[in-house]
Amino acid sequence: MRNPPVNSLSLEFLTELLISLEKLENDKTFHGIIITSDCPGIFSAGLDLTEMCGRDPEHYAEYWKAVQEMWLRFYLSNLVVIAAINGVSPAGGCLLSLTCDYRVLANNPKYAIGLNETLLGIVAPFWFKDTLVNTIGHRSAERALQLGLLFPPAEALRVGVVDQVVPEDQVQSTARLVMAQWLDIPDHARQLTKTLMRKPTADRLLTERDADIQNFVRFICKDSIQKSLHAYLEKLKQKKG
Ligand SMILES: CCCCCCC/C=C/C(=O)SCCNC(=O)CCNC(=O)[C@H](O)C(C)(C)COP(=O)(O)OP(=O)(O)OC[C@H]1O[C@@H](n2cnc3c(N)ncnc32)[C@H](O)[C@@H]1OP(=O)(O)O
Repeated sequence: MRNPPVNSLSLEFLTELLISLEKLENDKTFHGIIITSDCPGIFSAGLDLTEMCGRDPEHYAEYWKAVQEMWLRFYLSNLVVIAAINGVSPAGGCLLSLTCDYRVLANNPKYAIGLNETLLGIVAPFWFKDTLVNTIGHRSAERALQLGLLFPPAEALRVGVVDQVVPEDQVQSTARLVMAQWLDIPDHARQLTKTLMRKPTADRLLTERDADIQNFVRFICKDSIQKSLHAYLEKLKQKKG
């Protein structure tokens, strides 16, 4: 991913990601992809806050549809998808990595990962929650979501948000090694098993997709939510000095 400075998931960047995924899926010589970041120290800062602030309802609806599409397409991809997490990964950045089949995180205490939405005064939707529950179990997910926990590497491994923590200079090579193991499995059997495991979760969003968009638009248009997001963005900008 290369969307400097922080790989935020803007509408344009999400669209590019989806086009890239589609191209790779349509090219039958590809069987797996590794998602990693070209922005030093940052895997992805998550959803682009500027897409959710000070825009009109039509824009919010278009943006949320693209976020849903990203989740659905990566979560259900027939390819083996591995996240080589080489930086901090809050909220939507964590969600993207949770859609993958395997997560390798660089062992750097700054590289926290988690669904921290509550810290921004917003609520992770049910499909974010379901993805986390499927990964780390109900009790750990409940605690992580309510407290908006961002896990440093050792904690992320302990709770199961990531599958492996390795020295920073070994993230890419480890991801390639893991990819080789996954590609050794007969593809049709692996793909059908992935679908078996994930389809019920994806189906819930597919059946409630429009309602979920309307719910997002209603929520994000609230004055109190806009104020919280503006304040959060300002805090990020002022951090610099
Ligand atoms: C029913 C309703 C449901 C609603 C659900 C909504 C679900 C939301 C999911 C999300 O993903 S919300 C986004 C959550 N993300 C974060 O909380 C991360 C915020 N960013 C940071 O903590 C830091 O930027 C960083 C990633 C740790 C990097 O720190 P660093 O010091 O390296 O850079 P900064 O100076 O902070 O940032 C540079 C530049 O980028 C802007 N920026 C950062 N994050 C975002 C973002 N997510 N979206 C848009 N822009 C972002 C930041 O403001 C700086 O901008 P400038 O000052 O350079 O203009």
